[in-house]
Amino acid sequence: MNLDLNAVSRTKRQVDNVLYRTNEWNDRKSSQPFRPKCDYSCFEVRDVSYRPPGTQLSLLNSVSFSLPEKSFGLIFGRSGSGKTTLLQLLAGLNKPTSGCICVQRYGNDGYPSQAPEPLPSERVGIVFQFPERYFVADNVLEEVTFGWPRLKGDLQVKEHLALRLQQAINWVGLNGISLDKDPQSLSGGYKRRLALAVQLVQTPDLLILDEPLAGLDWKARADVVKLLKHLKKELTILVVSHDLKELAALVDQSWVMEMGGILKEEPLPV
Ligand SMILES: Nc1ncnc2c1ncn2[C@@H]1O[C@H](COP(=O)(O)OP(=O)(O)OP(=O)(O)O)[C@@H](O)[C@H]1O
Repeated sequence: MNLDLNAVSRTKRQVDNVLYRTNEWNDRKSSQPFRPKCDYSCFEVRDVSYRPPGTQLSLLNSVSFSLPEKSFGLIFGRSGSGKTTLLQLLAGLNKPTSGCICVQRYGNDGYPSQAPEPLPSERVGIVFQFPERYFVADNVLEEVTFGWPRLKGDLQVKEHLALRLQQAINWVGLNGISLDKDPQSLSGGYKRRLALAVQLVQTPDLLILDEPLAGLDWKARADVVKLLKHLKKELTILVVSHDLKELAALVDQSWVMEMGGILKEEPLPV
């Protein structure tokens, strides 16, 4: 039998995406909004290693880093070094074999002001590489609201959801586009905007993007960079990318992932 491995991997990511978006809503609706009034907090990965179940292969080895809220972090490195694997752990799609992923609050003095809390996956939004391949709906509105409960009655909840929808659409500049439009008929740049709106509508605290510029023409790339610059003012963003020059101006902190899943802090080589 001939197996199309690309198609298998595409299907797996599509299933991941659908499960993630459905679970995301279910988890999010039950979680308490957590907005600490503290000096600042950091998303922290502490000594994380990962070995896929049933294998002896370590894809990540003692990875540690800290990303302060409202900052922009970038991870670069060779293909196959483990960057996507790390993002999947941050989004809660897989669990670390050892180590932890948490949110740490710090006081004025720069020391932890309380015990770290595990990072709930519902506080993380992830935009996969080539997100447009995993769109599931026939129109923009359904794509953004996919996984939302089909409510009868409760007008207040409906109004709240409608407001969030409007905010997300405005945020990514999709307001000129008819919500009836087929997502697949949008231009490359607008498809990426839609993929971002799908995540922003859930108001994540940490937004993760895997190769946000891949496969776009120069105009769409410039468009997405501009959009990320705008989002950076409101959100903590972690990007995996090979497009270092185009993103350099946005980056506050960067790390290189070396083969074997070893992460080191390193300035961008641009
Ligand atoms: N479930 C798995 N079992 C075994 N090996 C895996 C599994 N998932 C990923 N790998 C391998 O782990 C390595 C790291 O993969 P990963 O996709 O994280 O790399 P990457 O740095 O994101 O690469 P790219 O830049 O090409 O996206 C690759 O060699 C990949 O084949």
